[in-house]
Amino acid sequence: MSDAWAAVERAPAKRLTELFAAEPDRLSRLTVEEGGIRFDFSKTHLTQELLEAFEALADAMQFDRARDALFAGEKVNVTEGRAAEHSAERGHGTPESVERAQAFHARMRSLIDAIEAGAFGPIRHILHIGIGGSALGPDFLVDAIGRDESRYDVAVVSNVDGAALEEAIRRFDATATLVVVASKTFTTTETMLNARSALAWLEEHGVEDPYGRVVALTASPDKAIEFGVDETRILPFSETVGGRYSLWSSIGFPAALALGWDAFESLLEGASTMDRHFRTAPLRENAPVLAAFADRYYANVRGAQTRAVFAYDERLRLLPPYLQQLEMESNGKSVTVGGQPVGRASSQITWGGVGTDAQHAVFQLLHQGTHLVPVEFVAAVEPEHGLEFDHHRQLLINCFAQGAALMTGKQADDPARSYPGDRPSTTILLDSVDPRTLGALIAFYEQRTFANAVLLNINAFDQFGVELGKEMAKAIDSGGFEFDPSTQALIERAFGPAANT
Ligand SMILES: O=P(O)(O)OC[C@H]1O[C@H](O)[C@H](O)[C@@H](O)[C@@H]1O
Repeated sequence: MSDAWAAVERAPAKRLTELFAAEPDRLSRLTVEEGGIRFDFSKTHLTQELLEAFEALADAMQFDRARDALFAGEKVNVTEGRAAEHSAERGHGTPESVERAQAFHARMRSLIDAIEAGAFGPIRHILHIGIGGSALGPDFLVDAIGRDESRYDVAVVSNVDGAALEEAIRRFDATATLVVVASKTFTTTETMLNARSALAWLEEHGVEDPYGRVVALTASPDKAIEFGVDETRILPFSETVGGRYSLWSSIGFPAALALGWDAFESLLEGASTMDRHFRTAPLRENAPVLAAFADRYYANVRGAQTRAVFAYDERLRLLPPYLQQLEMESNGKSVTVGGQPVGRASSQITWGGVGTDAQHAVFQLLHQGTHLVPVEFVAAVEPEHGLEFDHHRQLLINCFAQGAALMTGKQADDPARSYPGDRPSTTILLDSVDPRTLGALIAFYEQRTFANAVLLNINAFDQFGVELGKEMAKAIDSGGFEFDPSTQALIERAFGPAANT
């Protein structure tokens, strides 16, 4: 394995412009078209030698075996003794896991039909309460494709800060609101507190049976029943679907409700297309794998600590926060599957924003700063808005210009006006932002995250790193625990001297 990494590290480095000049077929070799998306990796430093070295590394890491294990429902999440079966939601998994996912989807669909038929009265507002994987996916989907066509006004509330819930309920009519409580575990403090406050709000505003207005999305139905939700309004999903991989399951309920069942099915079909591609395409023609090769090259050979994702489309503005959880919670680990130190950088820090806004704010550093930041541009050929003039053309022109400028650079006599160039970028160009294409895009990111984990030999499916903070919060909440002087002083300053004794 270390020999395979050594070969990756040894591969000669050339400037991007030299690579284009030397390889006439570079663009076609490093461009993948799949699921209505063009993935252009040609402006990365991937060369023939590097691809060969990475293929050898993938071999050494038993990539094929690991990928088969994922889809075969093996317990790839070793620390929790669980499979990772999010792909089964879109038809790729064991017959049992696919059947189970379909049964849960059917249940979801019947509840949507009932809501549409008026079983809950005239519902206009959906108050979706959840956090992390139980919020970021639904929020992203509804924001991306529910702009014009949403049949309900959806608010996603995650933060425990009461200001978040207050903002949503201020504009909602309680008598026309359905409260959706999304939590895989149904124990998450923020979500439970927000759910209780939402119930109190319904009651205060004349809803006679507030619990009758609650739908629960969870892998722990018993906990939802304990909370007071009727079994008929619980939409379960499998324990083997991880939180940050769960938008395909009943966690996608607000999106399916707002966009319609056909749209939700198209989303799953788009993801299925990408799964098939990931399972069958040769590694050097495989979009998630090529992306992972580039990720590992920049993180582990060139020392890039971050990667930046810019959505050149307002509809995709929630993509960067969605990816932050997917990538950093999955691969921000220090130990291998076997519990040994990883020995090299694991997940990059994912950050980003929206183009063109970001050009006028952070791109200075990308063009002339001292950090190497591989950039990813995500754009769509078709606009959604109906404005005249040149909006969409200008948007895309800017996106393409930035990639070219980062790569080419420009020399000037004045060093302050020089651009070193040779700065890598990937361009992901969608035909349009529709459910099917978005499904393929999100599945691409999931499988890329998994491919990175295999190359690093880490478990992408646990997240113990988030637990200690929760424990400490409980200790502060219950009192009687002596913290360090700094923390103790903050507690006393906020809650008074007796608060934590
Ligand atoms: O869905 P829940 O059980 O409420 O969990 C919500 C979120 O909180 C946890 O702390 C994890 O970091 C996330 O992976 C998870 O998505």
